[in-house]
Amino acid sequence: MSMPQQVRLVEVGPRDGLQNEKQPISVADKVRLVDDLSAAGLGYIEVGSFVSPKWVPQMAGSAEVFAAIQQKPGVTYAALAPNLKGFEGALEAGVKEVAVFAAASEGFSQKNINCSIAESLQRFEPIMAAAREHGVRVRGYISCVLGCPIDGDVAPEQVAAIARELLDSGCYEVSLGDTIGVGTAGDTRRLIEVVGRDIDRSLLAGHFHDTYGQALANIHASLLEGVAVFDSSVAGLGGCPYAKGATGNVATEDVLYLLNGLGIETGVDMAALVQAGQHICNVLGKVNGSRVARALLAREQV
Ligand SMILES: CC(C)(COP(=O)([O-])OP(=O)([O-])OC[C@H]1O[C@@H](n2cnc3c(N)ncnc32)[C@H](O)[C@@H]1OP(=O)([O-])[O-])[C@@H](O)C(=O)NCCC(=O)NCCSC(=O)C[C@@](C)(O)CC(=O)[O-]
Repeated sequence: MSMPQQVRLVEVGPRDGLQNEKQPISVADKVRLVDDLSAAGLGYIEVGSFVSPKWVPQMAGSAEVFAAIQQKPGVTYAALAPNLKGFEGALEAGVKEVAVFAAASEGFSQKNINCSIAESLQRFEPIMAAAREHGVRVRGYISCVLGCPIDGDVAPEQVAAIARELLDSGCYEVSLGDTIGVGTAGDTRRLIEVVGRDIDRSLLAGHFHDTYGQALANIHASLLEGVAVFDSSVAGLGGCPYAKGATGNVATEDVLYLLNGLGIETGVDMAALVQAGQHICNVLGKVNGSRVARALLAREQV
């Protein structure tokens, strides 16, 4: 398997990152972040979620964010939709791409979306039908592919079966989420090998949280297995409300540094990306979670 020459980065900071922040974040600050990220050259930005505000209060203003961002041609601005109500909200806000999200473990499925895995897949069916009718593309997520904070170990065969169902139902791509960041490079290669038996690897994406500091190693392992799409979060924003101590996604700046070093094309400008991440960290009063950003800022190289 040869390494991909090009990688698509899916920026999830405004959604996966900010959804976990406790303090209120204004619509203006969210809009600034999204616009900074598109200006840095990211071609895919997950802007928000159309989920229950009781479950995830931070995403409540997603329609307002969509209305205010400057949509650049060629950039995909996506949102999460857990059910038909969420899809309709997204459609009303003019969203052209949504993501549905399932879990590989029953425990996480119940905690995150209050239903079993089978029920969640049924719940997505009307979304897929409505999406087809309205020309909206749908991406699929699977959480806990390398371990669950509630159920523990997860079998790769279980992940493969759910990925197959999501693709068969009409998702164009499935993002494999190591929600609690427990996976190692060895686990990651085994997972892709099993999922990839029946599914073309060009239909898979990697979504690695960095809780155990393994995310970059797991991305490298995925690249070696031919995966060419990775989700990441600027400044490493994020966490997981259902997993104590879980940190955010791997930082986009760190992934970009890895890919630049491998000579892999992304179209993203490092200096502009670092500035975008540092600005939102200043707004949140947080230490920047990207080691690359911290190093470059300390050396005044951006
Ligand atoms: C799925 C539900 C709605 C089920 O939640 P439920 O309580 O079972 O839903 P329900 O259908 O019984 O409705 C309850 C209330 O929610 C409302 N409601 C119902 N749906 C919506 C909607 N779409 N938008 C707005 N409101 C909604 C509905 O109208 C009702 O309002 P009430 O009558 O009580 O006033 C809930 O569990 C939920 O919203 N969960 C979202 C959880 C979430 O967003 N998690 C984070 C994203 S996933 C993630 O981060 C993982 C990922 C993707 O990054 C990959 C990885 O790292 O693993």
